[in-house]
Amino acid sequence: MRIDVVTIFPAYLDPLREALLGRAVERGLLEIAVHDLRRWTHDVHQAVDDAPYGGGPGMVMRPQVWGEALDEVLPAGPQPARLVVPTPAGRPFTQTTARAWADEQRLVFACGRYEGIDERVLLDARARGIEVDEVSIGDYVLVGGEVAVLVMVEAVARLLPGVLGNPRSAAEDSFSDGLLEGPSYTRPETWRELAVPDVLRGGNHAAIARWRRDRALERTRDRRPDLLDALPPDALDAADRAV
Ligand SMILES: Nc1cc(-c2ccc3ccn(Cc4ccc(CN5CCCC5)cc4)c3c2)n[nH]1
Repeated sequence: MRIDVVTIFPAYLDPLREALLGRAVERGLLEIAVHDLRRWTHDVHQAVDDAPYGGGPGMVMRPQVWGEALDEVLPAGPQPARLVVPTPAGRPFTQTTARAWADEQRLVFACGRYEGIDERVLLDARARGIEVDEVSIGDYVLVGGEVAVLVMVEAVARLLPGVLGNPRSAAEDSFSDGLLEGPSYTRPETWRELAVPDVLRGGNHAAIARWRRDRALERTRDRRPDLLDALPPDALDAADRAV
């Protein structure tokens, strides 16, 4: 997978060169290119924003600069790419989105700043046959799209073959069975007078599986009842419903 990111703050994407993702790039499991949007300005001030038509707070990012940038970074043509535009007004980005994008050959992320990007940039991309996804990573307002791109690239990249040392981890993600994962423990058996639950130290794998599912159901009911409501009717068996 090749990932391109266009931004006026390229350094914001430096964390993608670190740790697990950095190693995955070094190993050629994915390619990440970050582009400074100001490369496509032609004025001495390298202006990328202007006042909003119709008034309102803040500034809007100019279509000309984004148009030239995306013409170069996201050529319409044989190799389809998906243009992802983070925005507070987007559709929710979820694990389902991450899994779907993990199958793409190319992802191009357009990081807005100010109050966002002139709508015509997205209209023009769609008119050129490019898939454009406007996505939100949560119901809170950031200052720009860069942090949202870090979140989404990490969520997608960890699903790519070979990126995670232990592929079972991605397969057993939270939400993979529709529930939140329960508590985890490691050595020592007792720490500050707090003991690891006995069942986890025994060898009864059926009992351990049952205990873990019970903790996951309890936690999901407590923190995310919406996830329980979204489960298919046959997802919970009698033992589950007794929790
Ligand atoms: N999940 C999530 C994603 C973001 C996000 C993503 C990209 C950008 C680019 C600029 N901003 C700042 C921003 C944008 C829109 C408004 C709302 N204004 C009200 C009137 C016109 C617009 C305020 C502030 C972003 C924010 N935030 N949260």
